Amino acid sequence: MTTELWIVVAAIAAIILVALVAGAVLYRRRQISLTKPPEVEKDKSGGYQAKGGFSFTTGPSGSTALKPPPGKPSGPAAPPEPPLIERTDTEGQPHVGDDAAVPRDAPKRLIRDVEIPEAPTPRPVTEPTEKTAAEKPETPSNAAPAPVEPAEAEPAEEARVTEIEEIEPTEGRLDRLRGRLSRSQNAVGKSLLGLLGGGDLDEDSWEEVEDTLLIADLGSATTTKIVDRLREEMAARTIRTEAEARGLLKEVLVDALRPELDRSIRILPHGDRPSVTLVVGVNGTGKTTTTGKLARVLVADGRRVLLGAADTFRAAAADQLQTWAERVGAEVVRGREGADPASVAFDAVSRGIELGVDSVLIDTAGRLHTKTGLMDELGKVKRVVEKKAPVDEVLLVLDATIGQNGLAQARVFADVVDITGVVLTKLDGTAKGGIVFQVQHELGVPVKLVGLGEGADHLAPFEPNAFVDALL
Ligand SMILES: Nc1nc2c(ncn2[C@@H]2O[C@H](COP(=O)(O)OP(=O)(O)OP(=O)(O)O)[C@@H](O)[C@H]2O)c(=O)[nH]1
Repeated sequence: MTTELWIVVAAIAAIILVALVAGAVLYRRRQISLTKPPEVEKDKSGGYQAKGGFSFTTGPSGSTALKPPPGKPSGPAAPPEPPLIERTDTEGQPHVGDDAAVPRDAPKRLIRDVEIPEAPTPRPVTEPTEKTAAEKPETPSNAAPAPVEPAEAEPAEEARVTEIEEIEPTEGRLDRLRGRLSRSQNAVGKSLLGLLGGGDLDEDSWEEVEDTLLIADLGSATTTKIVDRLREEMAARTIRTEAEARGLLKEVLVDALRPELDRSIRILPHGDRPSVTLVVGVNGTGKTTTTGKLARVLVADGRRVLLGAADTFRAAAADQLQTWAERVGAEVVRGREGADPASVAFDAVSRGIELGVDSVLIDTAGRLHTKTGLMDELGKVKRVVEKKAPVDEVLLVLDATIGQNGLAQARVFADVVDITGVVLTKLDGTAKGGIVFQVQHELGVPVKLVGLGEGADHLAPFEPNAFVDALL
């Protein structure tokens, strides 16, 4: 073969090789992949998101909300505190709960396991008995001189049958409810971001930032603290874009919400007795609703709950609580209208112990116009209950829509009972969620729960990060 022929053959071979390689590449590109591409994590934090569910713990065994002294072991193994100590909280700090005592894999009672009432028998409503009432002389020296009267028997009621309802899962509750919060709150965040995103601020703009925070009810002390910190950080860093402003604002606001506070609710039972929770607050703030919502969360979590209707000033309040109890198959202890609330509360705890329930939740009365009487009454309820079992959690319910007044109420209640947690209700209906900052700042008590609507499951745990995300 001649050299020319060899060259022609080599050229053809090269062309064929190039064509094969190009074909293979095109073929691969056009192939459809049936495997799922790795998902890129999207930041959906534009709202109030739940990272987890509600956080429940066991209260300190022995005495009530007393914080163990530094260095002293806490939790169930700790030696019991002397019972029934009259406590006046002078340090203004929350008495945070101890380690969770119930393992995550402990057997849970599901809603379907809840006993269905037999029609047409009404749900059991326990009236305080002569015997239990007689067990409980009122002894504290500063209590009203009158002995605790037994709550009188309720007249026979018409048979009522209420279907036990399905309860929304407690996991991810915040995630589902975040829209209810962000709708009203994010106007504040938007205006702050608008101001800060522009970079260097003049004095007028700083005043606007301050006004925005004040209007959102953060209060002057918290506002000053936040503005000072923002000014410092803005001077130290270069903030040019809205994203940078968002990052800084989030950091500063979350810090101001004190994320380090223990927000677990001490509502899990002790070995031999139920936990006791007092729900206190002015009337109309949402105490009864919150008590009912909380009972639902506990039942959904597999707990047995008993509700005590210690708001005996208004028969309708006890009816309302009874309806909540019936809806989740919980028992309720109530007294006749005007009965001694302390006596009803005592009987509720006694009955809870007798039945071996996990948690007793006591809804108290909240009349503001008889403030002194109310506060005496509340102190007495707590003292009398503590003759039977320590109070683990005192939840103060505050209505977020009333802003500054809520803070004044909080101070009054904090003087009488050791508030261990705050429930901020009606956050769905206000842009003044800034009261969260103030309450925590003034009382040193964490906001543990938030009410985000009138719906039975519109109660969620409070999380500083998620709250600020919703603002921004
Ligand atoms: N929008 C909204 N309304 C709520 C929330 N929590 C409670 N409410 C409503 O507030 C009203 C008062 O609630 P209650 O639970 O009766 O208040 P209370 O503090 O027990 O009042 P008294 O029984 O009079 O002492 C009711 O109409 C509730 O539906 C909430 O988170 N959001």
